[in-house]
Amino acid sequence: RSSASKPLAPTVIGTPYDYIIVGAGPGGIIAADRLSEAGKKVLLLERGGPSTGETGGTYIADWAQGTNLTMFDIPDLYESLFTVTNPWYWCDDITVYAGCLLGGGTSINGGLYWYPTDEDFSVENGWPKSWTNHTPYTSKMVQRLPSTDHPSTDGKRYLEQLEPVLAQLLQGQGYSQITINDSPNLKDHVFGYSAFDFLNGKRGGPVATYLQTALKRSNFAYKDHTLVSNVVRNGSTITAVQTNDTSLGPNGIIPITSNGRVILSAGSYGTARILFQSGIGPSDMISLVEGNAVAAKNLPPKSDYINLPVGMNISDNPSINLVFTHPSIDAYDDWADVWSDPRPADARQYLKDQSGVLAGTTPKVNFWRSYTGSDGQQRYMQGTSRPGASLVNTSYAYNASQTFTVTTYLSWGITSRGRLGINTSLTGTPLVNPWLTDPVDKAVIIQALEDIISTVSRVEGLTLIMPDNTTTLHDYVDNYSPDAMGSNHWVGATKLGSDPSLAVVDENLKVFSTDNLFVVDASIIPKLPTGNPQGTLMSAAEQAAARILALSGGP
Ligand SMILES: Cc1cc2nc3c(=O)[nH]c(=O)nc-3n(C[C@H](O)[C@H](O)[C@H](O)COP(=O)(O)OP(=O)(O)OC[C@H]3O[C@@H](n4cnc5c(N)ncnc54)[C@H](O)[C@@H]3O)c2cc1C
Repeated sequence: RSSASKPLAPTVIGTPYDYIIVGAGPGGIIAADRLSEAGKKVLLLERGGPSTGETGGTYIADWAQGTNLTMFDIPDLYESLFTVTNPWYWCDDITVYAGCLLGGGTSINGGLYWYPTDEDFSVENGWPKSWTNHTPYTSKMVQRLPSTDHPSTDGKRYLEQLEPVLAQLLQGQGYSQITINDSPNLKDHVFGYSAFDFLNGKRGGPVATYLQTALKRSNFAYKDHTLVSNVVRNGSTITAVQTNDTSLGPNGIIPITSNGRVILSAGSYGTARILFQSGIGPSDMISLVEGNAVAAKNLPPKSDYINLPVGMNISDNPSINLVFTHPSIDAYDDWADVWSDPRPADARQYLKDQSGVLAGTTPKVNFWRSYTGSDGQQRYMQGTSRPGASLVNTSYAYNASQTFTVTTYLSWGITSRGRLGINTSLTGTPLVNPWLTDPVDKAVIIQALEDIISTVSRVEGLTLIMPDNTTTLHDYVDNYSPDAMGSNHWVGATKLGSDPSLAVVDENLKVFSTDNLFVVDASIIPKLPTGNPQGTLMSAAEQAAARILALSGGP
């Protein structure tokens, strides 16, 4: 159920804007805040509706009725997002998980938040040299949105039984414990408590921070429930965006000023689709748009099509789960009932002052290690561990109340790539899966899994239950379902670079062969960072806003 919303800010209808930003995820919100701070007249359009209580959201669990704590405020309801019967907040025209509500992915994600490493923004990781000094932008991000590794408002950590178990396991492999975001560049043989972008025991992120400052400005307007299908252009010049809301302008068209700009921040699948529907991208994707009677009418003349590698060379972290049991663990019923019937004492505690178990999502401990593959390429492995296990396939008898899961990802340095695009219904979808297509990536993740389990016997009471001893790790990885291997960390669909045969946007995030169309979202990131991507993305969005403001010719 998507609820009608109260307006968050006055919308100025029918007047041209300096900047129209499409999509209120982390990329769009940060760009909107920084551009409106600079005095530009900014319109932020979002296809979904409100999320957190602060934004007018009303999707509240029965046990939290009478509060304004929605599903998107209470961190621990993260697991329920995947199990409730009417999950209206997922985009219904994208075949992978994507949030279609205010905040985009940051309103429905696990909240894991890593300050970027210098290597994340290195030339080796695909960034132009001019982008590598990320520190001023990362500092701006941290100032607005500091991370926490103890999200409960009483400062205590809850449900941390697996920390001493993992500490014993990993110390046997030469790992040391650190406070992860205190030393972002240390990502080899380290572990620590998971860090989040939560504030005051609630989901925080850009919605609770950057958006709130933007909303206070009279030169900023926000409009939700507004779907942008394409940009309107005159050759290389964008003049307006086409929406589905005819109350916003003739035929739903909203214009920009004569030197105005449009920024696409609709996420990896959303931005690619808008580009295809604007006649920008590979010819096979534009052909699919031509085949759709409604969308075809909005395409520019064929002579204005712009051939760019939109959707090519994408990556996402391949991830493989190991499931263990240990007598000290409370698997928390794998969070099965937190939406409908949470543990009463925990619900009471959370409602009282946003403290306790429910103030955090499920990950508790993270760790990293560097590997060099047989191709000489360095790669990082990230481990994310949580109490509980959603899918256990084992021949062993085990105690389900003592399970925990270690999800093993490959990140920085992976060489596998895929392709994303649309199908004949214009639904966004992976066209070529990007996980472990390069055998060296596969060999490295198998090595990483072998290393993680190499010291199990040294930890008293610890048992690996999945995979069991009827499966080799090699077969386990070989037979792992691609549907379970994805991590929702798509990057690269409109990556930045200097060569339009390999990249879609230039160093200033301007789409090649256009005068005034930009992209600021996860799709500009050329290669995966070391950890979950939102920290790198938010730092990149800070840098993007500064570059766009500095670029001559604009408003
Ligand atoms: C289930 C899940 C868990 C995740 N967990 C983590 C995690 O723990 N840590 C981490 O770092 N990352 C995590 N991620 C990834 C992270 O959330 C994304 O990388 C990030 O949100 C991408 O931001 P974005 O700005 O590119 O796009 P999005 O966050 O996807 O935002 C795009 C916005 O644009 C809107 N939009 C789309 N199309 C249109 C249109 N045509 N017109 C108008 N509006 C439109 C959407 O509704 C949405 O609000 C997770 C992602 C998912 C799906």
